[in-house]
Amino acid sequence: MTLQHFGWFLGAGFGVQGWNDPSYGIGYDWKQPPVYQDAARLFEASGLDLLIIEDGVAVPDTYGGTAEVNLKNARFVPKHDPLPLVPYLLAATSRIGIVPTLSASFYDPFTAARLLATLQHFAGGRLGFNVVTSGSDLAAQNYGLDQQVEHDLRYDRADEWVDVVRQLWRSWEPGAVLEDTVNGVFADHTKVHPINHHGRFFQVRGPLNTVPPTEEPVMVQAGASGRGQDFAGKNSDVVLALASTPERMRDFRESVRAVAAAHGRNPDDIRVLFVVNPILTANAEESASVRAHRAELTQAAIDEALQGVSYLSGVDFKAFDLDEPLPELTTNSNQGTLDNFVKSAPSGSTLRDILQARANKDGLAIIGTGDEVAEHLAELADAVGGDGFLFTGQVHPAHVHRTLDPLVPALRRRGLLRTELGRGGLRANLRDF
Ligand SMILES: Cc1cc2nc3c(=O)[nH]c(=O)nc-3n(C[C@H](O)[C@H](O)[C@H](O)COP(=O)(O)O)c2cc1C
Repeated sequence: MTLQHFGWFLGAGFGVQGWNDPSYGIGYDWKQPPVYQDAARLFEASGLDLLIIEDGVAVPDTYGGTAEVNLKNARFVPKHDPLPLVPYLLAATSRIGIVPTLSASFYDPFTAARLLATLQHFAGGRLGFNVVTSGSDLAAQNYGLDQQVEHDLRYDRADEWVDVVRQLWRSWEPGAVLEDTVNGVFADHTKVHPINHHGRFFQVRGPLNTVPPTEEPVMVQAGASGRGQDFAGKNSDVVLALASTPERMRDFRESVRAVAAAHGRNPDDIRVLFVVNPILTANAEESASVRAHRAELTQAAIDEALQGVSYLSGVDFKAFDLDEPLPELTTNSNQGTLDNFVKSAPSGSTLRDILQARANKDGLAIIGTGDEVAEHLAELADAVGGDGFLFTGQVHPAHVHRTLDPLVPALRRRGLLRTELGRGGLRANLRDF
């Protein structure tokens, strides 16, 4: 059995964690760092390579044209900015990679390069950054636009954004900093260069006004459409993905690796990590009852599913009759997310068919005892022949313990999960195997 890389994708972002789960008890405040620090310590002790913190910059009101379902159930909102959390997580840990999300559409590249350079110095090489292009018009309207820039153009812009960020990180040559106290020379000015970037989208003079870190932060990305995969394959160290079958996982990974090779990269430098949702139970009886509960298409379950896909795709799914075939849909928002949803059932299916197919298949859920979930992951790893997985879920300690306490030893017994993280930083850990 080959070792896999594991991480945790915090899909609720720096936001509400299990606010109405009765088993959570009291005493944890999602608005403060300790809940995330506790989780990060546990992830590190468990041998997870990285913790990725999702982000989004709007209060969704796509579903039915109102924010009611989102605010009532705390879905995608409220959410703090993930970047100020990073130093707290770094201070609480010493080996795990910390990966905040930031938007190439709304951060200008100089600000991003400087912020990430600063944080990477704090991180000692453990920083990553999840680059998103923020598909939502609602987000764009918070930044002075009437609507979001066209899908592929967003990625063209993001390509240039990444290029500028990296140029700025390279604007100080190695050896530029002398700190020569004898001759009174801090830095050799001949080794610090303006980048004078005049591109299609950005004009940036440079150089960066701080010392770039020796190890550039690890770039993470989750583009799923053709253009998104091209961006990810060209630029990313880690690609995040959702896929519902081993075949789709294998195909996606092959496709991203082929793009990377076409851009002259070594595909083995990329790690493609698939999101899975382990739901740990005590025995077969509990698993059966969890499955039965999840397969029920209650109004609450319908709202839950549709508010999510409505926001992420920018298409109001409340506008469709549940029992009519769904029309052809396209979006300027997250095309890949919309395609994934619609293709959950054969073409011509009704919305109810799609929801039922997803509920029956349980989406990304892997339900069972520690040994059963680990065995499932081992089979998946074999079938995909890939790099690893990201667990998703809230980071309330009750949930993290419930998930990892039985799962970690079961994964280790199968030789899937490392016993210790190295101290060389996130990129080094990702390249250990
Ligand atoms: C695992 C995963 C995590 C993602 N995290 C974020 C996020 O934090 N913020 C965000 O705006 N988009 C996020 N996305 C959306 C992607 O960046 C991307 O827009 C989406 O997968 C659709 O692909 P496309 O843009 O190529 O159509 C995520 C997607 C996936 C699959």
